[in-house]
Amino acid sequence: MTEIIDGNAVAQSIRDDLVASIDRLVDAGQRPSLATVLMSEDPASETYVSMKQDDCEEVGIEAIDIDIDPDADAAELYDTIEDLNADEDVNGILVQMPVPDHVEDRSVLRAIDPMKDVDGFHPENVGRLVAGDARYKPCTPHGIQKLIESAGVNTEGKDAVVVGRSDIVGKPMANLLIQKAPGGNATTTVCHSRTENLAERTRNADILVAAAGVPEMIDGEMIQEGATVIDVGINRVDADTEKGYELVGDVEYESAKEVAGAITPVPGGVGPMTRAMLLYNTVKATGLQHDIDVDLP
Ligand SMILES: NC(=O)C1=CN([C@@H]2O[C@H](COP(=O)(O)OP(=O)(O)OC[C@H]3O[C@@H](n4cnc5c(N)ncnc54)[C@H](OP(=O)(O)O)[C@@H]3O)[C@@H](O)[C@H]2O)C=CC1
Ligand SMILES: Nc1nc(=O)c2c([nH]1)NC[C@@H]1CN(c3ccc(C(=O)N[C@@H](CCC(=O)O)C(=O)O)cc3)C=[N+]21
Repeated sequence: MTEIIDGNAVAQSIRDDLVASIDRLVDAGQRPSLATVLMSEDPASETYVSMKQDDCEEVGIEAIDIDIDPDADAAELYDTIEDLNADEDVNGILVQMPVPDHVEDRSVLRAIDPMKDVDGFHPENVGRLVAGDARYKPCTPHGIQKLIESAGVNTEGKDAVVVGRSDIVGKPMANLLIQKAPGGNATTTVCHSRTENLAERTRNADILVAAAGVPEMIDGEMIQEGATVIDVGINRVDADTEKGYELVGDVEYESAKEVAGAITPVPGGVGPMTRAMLLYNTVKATGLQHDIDVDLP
C-alpha cells in the first residue's frame, strides 16, 4: 500500500512541540517575533503570508506584516530591512520572494541580518549549511527532511534525485541530502532544465524530490516502484472550481501513487511543512539572539 504522507499532520505536531520552547522564551521575557515583508500583489504570495500569520498566532509568535507597494523604489525595501535589523523586538525577517524585477533579489538577501535570516538564504547561512554547520536550515528542504523521516524512510545510502536547482529549494535540498548527518548520507543527483534523459534519472531514485514548477511533469512511468516521492510544486492551474483554479504539484499524483511507496499530496504535503519550519527557525533565532536554551524538537 502506498503511504500518503500527511504534511498537515506532521506540521501540526511540529507546531505543538514548538509551544513548549516558545513558553520558555516568553517566561524569559522574549516572545518570538517574525516580520514578513511583502512587495508583491501576487495572490499566491498573499495567501502564503496570511497563512503564516495564522500559524504564528496559533503558537504564540508575534507576527509583524509589512506591505510595500510593488512600484515603490528598491530603497524603500532596503530601509525597511535596515529598520527591522536594528529592531531588538524583531527576531526573524522574511522577505517574500519573488521581489519585483527592479529590485535585485541577491542584494535583498544580503541586506538581512544573518542572525535574523529565518529563511536561511543569506550567503553566510548558505555557506554554513554547505559546510555542514547549518544555523537556519531553509524551511522547505528542512520540512522535507522531516516528512521523509516521518514516513520511516532512512536516506542513508539511498539514491536521491532532486529535480530543480533553485537557491530556495533544489540546491539546499541537495545539500542536506549529501550531508554526513541524519537525513543525509544519500547519493544525490540534481536535475534541471538542461538534464538529458530526465526519466532515466528519476527512475533511479529511491527518494525523488520534484521542485521544477512544471505542473504534473513527473508521471508514474518516471518513478521507481516503491520510491518515496516528495512533490514540492505548487502550481495554480485553471479549473472549473469556485476559485477558478486548482493546485497541482509537479507530480501527476494519480499515476504516481500507483507506483510510489510513499508520496506527498498537493496541497497538504510540503507546503504546510515550509510554514512549520519557518516557525521553528524563528524560535531558534530568538533563542540564539538572547542566549536562551530553547531545546528544539
Ligand atoms: N511547497 C513549498 O513550500 C514550496 C513550493 N514551491 C514550488 O516549488 C516549485 C519550484 O519552485 P522554485 O524552486 O522556487 O522554482 P524555480 O523556478 O526557481 O526553479 C525551478 C527549477 O526547476 C528546473 N526545471 C524547470 N523546468 C524543468 C524541466 N522541464 N525539467 C527539469 N527541470 C526543470 C529549473 O531548471 P533551470 O535551473 O535550468 O532553469 C530550475 O532549476 C514551484 O512550483 C513553486 O511554487 C517553492 C517553494 C516552496
Ligand atoms: N522568502 C521566501 N520564503 C519562502 O519560503 C517562500 C517564498 N519566499 N516565496 C514563495 C515560496 C512558496 N512558499 C510556500 C509555502 C507554503 C505553502 C503552503 O502552505 N501551501 C498549502 C496550500 C496553500 C493554498 O491553499 O494556496 C499546501 O500546500 O497545502 C505554499 C508555498 C514559500 N515560499
